[in-house]
Amino acid sequence: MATVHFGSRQVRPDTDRIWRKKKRKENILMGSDFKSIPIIDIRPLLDKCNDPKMAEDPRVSEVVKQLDQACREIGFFYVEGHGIPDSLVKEVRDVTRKFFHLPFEEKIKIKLSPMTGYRGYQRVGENVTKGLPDMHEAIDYYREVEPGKYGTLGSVMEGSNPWPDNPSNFNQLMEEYITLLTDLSRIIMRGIAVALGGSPDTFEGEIAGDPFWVFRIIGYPVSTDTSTADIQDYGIGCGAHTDYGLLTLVNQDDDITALQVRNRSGEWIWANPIPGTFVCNIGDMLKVLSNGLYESTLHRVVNSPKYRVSVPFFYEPNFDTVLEPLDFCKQKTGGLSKFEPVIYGEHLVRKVTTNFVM
Ligand SMILES: N=C(N)NCCCC[C@H](N)C(=O)O
Ligand SMILES: O=C(O)CCC(=O)C(=O)O
Ligand SMILES: [Fe+2]
Repeated sequence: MATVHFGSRQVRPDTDRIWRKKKRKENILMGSDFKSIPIIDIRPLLDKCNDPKMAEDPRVSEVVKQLDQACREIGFFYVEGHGIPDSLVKEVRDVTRKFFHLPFEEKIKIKLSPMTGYRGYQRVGENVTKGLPDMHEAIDYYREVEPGKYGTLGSVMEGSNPWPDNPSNFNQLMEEYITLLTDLSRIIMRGIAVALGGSPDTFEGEIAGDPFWVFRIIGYPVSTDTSTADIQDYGIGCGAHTDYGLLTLVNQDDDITALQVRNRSGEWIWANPIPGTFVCNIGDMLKVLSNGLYESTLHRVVNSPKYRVSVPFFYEPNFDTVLEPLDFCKQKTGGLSKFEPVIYGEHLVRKVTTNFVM
């Protein structure tokens, strides 16, 4: 087998071939044969985000054009000029590393269980993707759901977030971060709304005016065998999956290459860390709303010889709204709905209740 150099933009030749064959057979065409992921400077969008005429601004329309192309062809892009201080972004990773360094008895104090609405700590191998255990430990947080808020639809997700006492600033730091990323996501979604041809507030009100969110704090252990440079030996930190909601913003360690994105030919393209940026990707609900114009792209994480932390924030629609392809998106895609209506909360509960072996 050909050697693959870790950290480069190359692909795994074996899986690559299998995927291509499978996709030819199924005749599924998704995304494009992208080889890299673009960086989009969203500063103009931040500057004009609350201006109802933002779409007419030439600097904003340049950003919108880039968002449209990235979302149609890749489903992934990096954002820079996002306004979140680098020091905060880094501190979130530092505090995460500190938590995962604690003894197991300390971490298990905030154990995830159905009692907490699936919030809390999960050990390596407890999360499963397509039937295989993922080689990561994590803490899952969700927007809190008070008892009865969404009736039976939301009962599985009822619960409050278990914050650890140690590191002592963990809770306050993460809540501040969640607040800022919720706001940033709303702004990027305004750009995406215009990119799709809608008005900036398309994803507010009924669709995501009261957005749900998911926050994962992840640690990927050092893989056992680091004697060869072949990525086959490093194990899968998170199996191939798509994200569930509207938009994901990933804060990843800036010195480890681990996240991979699948292109149309089935090649795995590295999303190398780029300091000062978030990796953004489209979730399943935006695929439905856009009637498939934008793809929720498959991605996975490969482990490495170094312990890696990554902290994705998932910006989601309202928990209980019925979502279906938007009319103006249907018009751009042949007029017919390609997806049945879905309730985001049902999609999430289906995932959450099958994601764990405990
Ligand atoms: N909230 C999100 N998107 N979480 C992504 C986790 C992906 C792995 C999970 N076991 C799965 O199979 O979906
Ligand atoms: O670890 C990463 O960089 C991404 C993790 C991921 O894709 C997820 O949790 O959904
Ligand atoms: Fe993901």
